[in-house]
Amino acid sequence: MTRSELFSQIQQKSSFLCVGLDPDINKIPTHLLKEEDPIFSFCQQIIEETADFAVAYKPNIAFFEALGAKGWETLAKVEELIPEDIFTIADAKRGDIGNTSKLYAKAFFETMNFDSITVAPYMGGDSVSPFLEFQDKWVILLALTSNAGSADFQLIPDANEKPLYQTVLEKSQKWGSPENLMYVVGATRGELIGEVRKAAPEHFFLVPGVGAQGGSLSEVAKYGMNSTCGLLVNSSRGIIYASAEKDFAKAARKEAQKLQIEMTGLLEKYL
Ligand SMILES: O=c1ccn([C@@H]2O[C@H](COP(=O)(O)O)[C@@H](O)[C@H]2O)c(=O)[nH]1
Repeated sequence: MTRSELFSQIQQKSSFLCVGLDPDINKIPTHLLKEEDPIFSFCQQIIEETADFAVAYKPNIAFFEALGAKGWETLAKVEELIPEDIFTIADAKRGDIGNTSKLYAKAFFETMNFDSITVAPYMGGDSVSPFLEFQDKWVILLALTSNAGSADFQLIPDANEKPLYQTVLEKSQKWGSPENLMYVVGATRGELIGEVRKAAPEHFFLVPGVGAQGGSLSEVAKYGMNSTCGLLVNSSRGIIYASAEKDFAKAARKEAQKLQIEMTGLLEKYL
């Protein structure tokens, strides 16, 4: 999916919501456990009920690979189920020496057909570029993450006397363009999102951390929105675990709709 197609989805749905699929076998409603593939049934019902409000889905690979070979099969089925016009993100946080990165990219872009993958920048340009060589696919590079530990490295000034995340933003813009490179920027980072926006005015940001991690959607929009929205705001647990009962999918729909309504207001205010 191209950047303009993504923006057009955002305009059509009046939403920049990414629904995070983090299906934990110990947290899904117990009535699903008797199904042949409980995790698939869970994701299927969540997708059916939230697709009206979502412009992206982000399966977190850990929740699938923890289940072994069956989990990988489930992930492939879930990816195929996501409607064609909705952007897909493999939240895999990969990155390795070039020939290995190439096969990670093949796994998620060819063997499966994800639109994008999250990548860690720590190993540098040659670990990221194999992902960027795939046509019509996206790298979503970790820049300023939502967890407390992001302060351990990302906020520390480096030899350029800038916080490391700023150097990541600066250097990586030479590797890709706003047409194939996005950044992960945590919603928990408040006005620092404005600093990231200054450093990367045109790129889309994938923003996790609203909902369960307490980040503010209105702050994210205030500091992060650009002229093509430039934001995909993710909520996982806040949506998919809104209820642990048989009504879980309807409850997820309600939470997704709440966020979409708030997003409509923010798009009207800032776009
Ligand atoms: O900085 C980051 C990068 C990735 N994540 C992932 O996003 C979701 C957030 O889940 P919530 O339940 O909405 O908190 C999850 O898959 C994380 O692994 C992140 O939180 N922060």
